[in-house]
Amino acid sequence: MGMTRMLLECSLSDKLCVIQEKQYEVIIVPTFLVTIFLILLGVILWLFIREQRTQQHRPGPRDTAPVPPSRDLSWEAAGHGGNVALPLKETSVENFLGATPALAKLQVPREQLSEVVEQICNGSYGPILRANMNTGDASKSKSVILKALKEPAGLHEVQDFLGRIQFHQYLGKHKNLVQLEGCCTEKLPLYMVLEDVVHGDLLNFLWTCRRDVMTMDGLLYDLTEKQVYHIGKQVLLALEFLQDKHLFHGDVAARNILIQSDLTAKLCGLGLAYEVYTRGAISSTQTIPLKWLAPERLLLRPAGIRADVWSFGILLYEMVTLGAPPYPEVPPASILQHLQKRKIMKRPSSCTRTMYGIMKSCWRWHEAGRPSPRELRLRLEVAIKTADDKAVLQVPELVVPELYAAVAGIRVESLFYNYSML
Ligand SMILES: Nc1ncnc2c1ncn2[C@@H]1O[C@H](COP(=O)(O)OP(=O)(O)OP(=O)(O)O)[C@@H](O)[C@H]1O
Repeated sequence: MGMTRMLLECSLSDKLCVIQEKQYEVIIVPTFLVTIFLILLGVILWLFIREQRTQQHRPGPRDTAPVPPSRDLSWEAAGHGGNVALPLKETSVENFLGATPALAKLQVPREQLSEVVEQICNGSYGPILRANMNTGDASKSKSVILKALKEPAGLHEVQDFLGRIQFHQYLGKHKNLVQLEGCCTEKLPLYMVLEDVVHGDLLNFLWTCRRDVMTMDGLLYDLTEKQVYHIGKQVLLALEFLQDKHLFHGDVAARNILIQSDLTAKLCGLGLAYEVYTRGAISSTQTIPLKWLAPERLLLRPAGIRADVWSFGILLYEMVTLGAPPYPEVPPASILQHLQKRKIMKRPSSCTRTMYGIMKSCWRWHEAGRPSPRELRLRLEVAIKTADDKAVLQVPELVVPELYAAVAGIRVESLFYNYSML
């Protein structure tokens, strides 16, 4: 309107008026174009950011609407878990599961896993369950441990879980490692089937040895010096086995050793060994209780089997004190400064000089100064010959798990204890 009025009001001889009119053209047209450009840029940017966000929230490359999982086995029946939806297209997972024929030989028919007896704890992948496995003959039904992959799971979690099963397969059988019995991975939900080491972990066993219990379910809750060496030797055999495969365990501790009634010890908690297998090292994001770690681990330097040897020294201390927390006078966060002053634990009153000598060799600051698992085992075999197999180790104080957890620097939930003060 303003422009038209101006054109009407302008005479051709009025130069100033014509220039003014041109100035309007010069200002309005570019302003209009710039505005359009900015709006377009804004729209493009908004679309780009929206796409980025969608990708961040996508658990796998083929994410779609939730599909309820098929569930042949139900741990809700045992009072745990919830009926959760799976964020992956069932077909995408099934395509993926179908593409892992390496596990075909390990498949256990789901109908054989009839009954979940209890949920033991929540492990790193999901619920750890005790179930009965039918072997065709009713009299031959046996108890097994199922490690389930928690749901909902992303594709990379599924891959990792299957990789973990293949890792067990790669390791093969060893008397002192928890044995893989098979798996259910042809469809969701996924299970790793392990042998059941019914008496549970060594830490709870040690704590129970403090009580007046003599035997429970065929297990004698008494420990002698000789038996400490006997358990230690088996752990070292497992470490030698891992070392032969250029691996190490990364979390050797009484809580990661399972015990049978004949005192056969089996190393479990192979999560870090799997990391070493897949990545060649332990990622620093894993939270391992600091008081078990060798200085090179605390300093986040490359570590190997001799860091396990350091932890093995702590394990000997745990056994001989019937499950006392290491360095009781040192706050967990100050352990590195403590070790940097070249301080190690004093000899516990229940520990012979021979055993303390072995512990001290494990706690040499430099890895190269520490014995290998094999050298240690040979020392233990010599020590066993003269070890006391009569005197039962005794500690009168009972353990309060919450207090233990605070002093040891462990989350109390990760102790999975079935120990009671009564
Ligand atoms: N084969 C088994 N027999 C009996 N109990 C078991 C068995 N495997 C695991 N458990 C119980 O579950 C607990 C946790 O086991 P474990 O450390 O192997 O699992 P996780 O937390 O998934 O760790 P990781 O990923 O390192 O293997 C053990 O301390 C033990 O109480």
